[in-house]
Amino acid sequence: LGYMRGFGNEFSSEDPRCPGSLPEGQNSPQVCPYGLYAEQLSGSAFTCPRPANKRSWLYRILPSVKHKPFTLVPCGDLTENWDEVEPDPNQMRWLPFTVPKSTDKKVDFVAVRSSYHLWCRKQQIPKLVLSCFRCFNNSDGDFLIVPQQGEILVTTEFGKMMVEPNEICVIQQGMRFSVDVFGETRGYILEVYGAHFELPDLGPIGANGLANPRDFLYPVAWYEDRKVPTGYTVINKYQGKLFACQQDFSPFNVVAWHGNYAPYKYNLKNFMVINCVAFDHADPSIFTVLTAKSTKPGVAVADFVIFPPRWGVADHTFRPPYYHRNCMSEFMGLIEGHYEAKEEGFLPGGASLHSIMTPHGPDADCFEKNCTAELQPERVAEETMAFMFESSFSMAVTKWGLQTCQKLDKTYHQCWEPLRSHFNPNWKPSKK
Ligand SMILES: O=C(O)Cc1cc(O)ccc1O
Ligand SMILES: [Fe+2]
Repeated sequence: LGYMRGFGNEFSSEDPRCPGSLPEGQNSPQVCPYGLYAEQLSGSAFTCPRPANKRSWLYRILPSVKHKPFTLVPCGDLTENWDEVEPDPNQMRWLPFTVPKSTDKKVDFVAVRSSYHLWCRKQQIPKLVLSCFRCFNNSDGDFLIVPQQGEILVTTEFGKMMVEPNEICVIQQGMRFSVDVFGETRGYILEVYGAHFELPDLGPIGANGLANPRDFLYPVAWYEDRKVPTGYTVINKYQGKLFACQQDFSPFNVVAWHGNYAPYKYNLKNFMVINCVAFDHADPSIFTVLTAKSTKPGVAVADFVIFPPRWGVADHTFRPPYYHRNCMSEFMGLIEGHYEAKEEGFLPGGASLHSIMTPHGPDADCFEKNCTAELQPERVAEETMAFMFESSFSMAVTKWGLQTCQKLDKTYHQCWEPLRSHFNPNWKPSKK
């Protein structure tokens, strides 16, 4: 698959089968090349200042408006009712989520919460071939998708992207897409409302570093001129509920597009890691890949943060994460390997949630080891990729997350129980 590069660029793309399909010099010619329809997809208010203004023009075989009415469809475990269970400020950890057997009924999205979804899917089996004629769009917000096991082929109105574990992709509000899997597949989805992801500001870091803009890859135009007399289903998540409508053609009928509102992917291995090179533990904001800013300066609706392989070199320092309580919610997942603060129990495909002001930090084992460890330069998180969805919002966990999934690790709090007091009232500073 071909891609175009550069975060937030103004792209232009034509399916090579139709050279000249992008109108020149204007967006809405009286008649578009190849007899296409022009359709604008707005990702920001028309009047947003230029740096925040997002829209794309799609030149398609039929416009999206040609469809039968939307009707409400069952939402399964997806919920928009945040009061279905009592709030719970405990530290939470989930064992790896089960991938359904191919004999189980098909599962598309399994939600633990609107903002943090987990999905597990098995390869589509031939008898479900009808389900191939289904696509999804989210009218409520943007999805940041983190595959953990199995690659996914994401077909969108803008073209196709293959996304593997250790890559992420972002599908923004309103963009139609479908996902093909090739075996057991599992991952995490962060959904944000009212903001799009941006690269974080770099401040004194300078003009380069962290996730570099040129490493963000955008799909090239690809269309299918496919009639589907049996009906193509468009599923629309709208105000937290799922609605479906039928149309008799493929929605992936965009022959050419231009604009700065498009889905993209990013390989986490391209992240230019910054870390402490003298002493103390830097806050994990240094590992921010993407941020969805709130209107309060410096406060994110959600940050996507990774803990990539790197060198740990800090002198006279307790190197793992510090104990802390945070005014932000911290949801963590593990793509592969081991997380430094918890060698045991936090597993690839599992998750943890440390809610607003819920105390957390290294388990007892990690603490004991690291206060006596000889401090050599060492590789941290080799062959590991943990990540965090950090949000200024307080999270409600759904009934599915607390009960139905049966993955909540009731023993989690025990990892801190062996922590013992080392307090010595007669302690004297050692003579240098
Ligand atoms: O809680 C966690 O494991 C995430 C985290 C990591 C870190 O290095 C510092 C703070 C923090 O919240
Ligand atoms: Fe934390």
